[in-house]
Amino acid sequence: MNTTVPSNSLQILLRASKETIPKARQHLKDWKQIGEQIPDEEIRQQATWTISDKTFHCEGGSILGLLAGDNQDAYIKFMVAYQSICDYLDTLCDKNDAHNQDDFRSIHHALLDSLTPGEPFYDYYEHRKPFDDGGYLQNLVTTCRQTIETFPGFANMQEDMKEVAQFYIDFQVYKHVEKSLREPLLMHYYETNKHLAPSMRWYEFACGTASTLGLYCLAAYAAKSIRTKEESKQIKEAYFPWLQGLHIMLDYFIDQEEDRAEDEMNFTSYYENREDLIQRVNILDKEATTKLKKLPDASFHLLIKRGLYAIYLADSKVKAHPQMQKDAKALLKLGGMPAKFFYYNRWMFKRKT
Ligand SMILES: CC(C)=CCC/C(C)=C/CC/C(C)=C/CC/C(C)=C/CC/C(C)=C/CC/C(C)=C/COP(=O)(O)OP(=O)(O)O
Repeated sequence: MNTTVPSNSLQILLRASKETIPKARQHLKDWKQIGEQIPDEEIRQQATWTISDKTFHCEGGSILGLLAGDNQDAYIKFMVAYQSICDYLDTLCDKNDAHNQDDFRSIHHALLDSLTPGEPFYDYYEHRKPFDDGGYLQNLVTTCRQTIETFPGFANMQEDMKEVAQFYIDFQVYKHVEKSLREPLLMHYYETNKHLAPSMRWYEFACGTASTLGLYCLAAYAAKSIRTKEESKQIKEAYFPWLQGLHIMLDYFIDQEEDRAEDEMNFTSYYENREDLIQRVNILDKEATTKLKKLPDASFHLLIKRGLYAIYLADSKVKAHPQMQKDAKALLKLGGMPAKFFYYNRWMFKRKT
């Protein structure tokens, strides 16, 4: 296996298409088969639908496996299981009308369990009427634990991984509560964490907590070799919250029309106007760039950032709206030539383009 970290777009494209994406798809296929055995019909449908609908998350996350040296396979196994937990739980939250914060917190405890091998399993469904998932969620958690505990760098990176996981969990809880509480909770969330990024806006910080990219970058480096706590902190702070903020703002950018029609919260709607949006995304980009440049394998990380523009802005929802198309063109410029290169070669992703 080629264990060098690619430093140009063509290498990333070739190795993602030949190495990492096929591996991620195979794991997803296996999890779908396991999901099909879930006894409870509604949960079975939600789990299997999620795997098919969110394939892109694992395909994209697998590309970070190019940082994992000869431990790429174990990284991808961990990442697919972890992302499948995130996506499955997001579906459970979306489909739940009770908006019970305690329930959202309990089910998401699975993410913390995934990062703490050896601890007893939490009772994830404690706030739900009893149902049988056939051990599906615990099975995903166990796979995460069994892989991550073998990573040489895990011991020194575990605390940072748990910290970014906790930020993601808090976001999921606040984002799915009763509508009238979402804004105040997310604003307060920013106020209590403002010291981490004083020049961010509250809705940009919310996006900064909602991505799993930082965790995957930490996991990939942990898979490769022993790391110091200082290295771990530097990696975490390069991805969280700025690059992650850019990532999820792009995700919300493409969903804006759909969310408007369905009266769903969309973080792009808080910008004053289109110019403000483009200017602020530029700032998120610049802050992320400054931090990514200081990392080992800087050119790889910068290409991941550029790839995000390409993959999100290629979504078919963008083409359907002339104004969005115009804004997307302006945003794609921020990704430069590599973003355009990825954009025209995006066919290998299972995204609706
Ligand atoms: C190979 C080629 C052609 C190009 C490579 C280019 C490249 C380098 C691309 C980068 C790919 C990459 C790293 C993608 C990231 C994938 C990833 C990890 C996605 C997960 C993102 C995530 C956690 C999304 C969830 C966002 C979230 C919390 C939404 C909130 O949900 P909600 O508001 O309920 O909305 P939904 O209805 O959407 O659930």
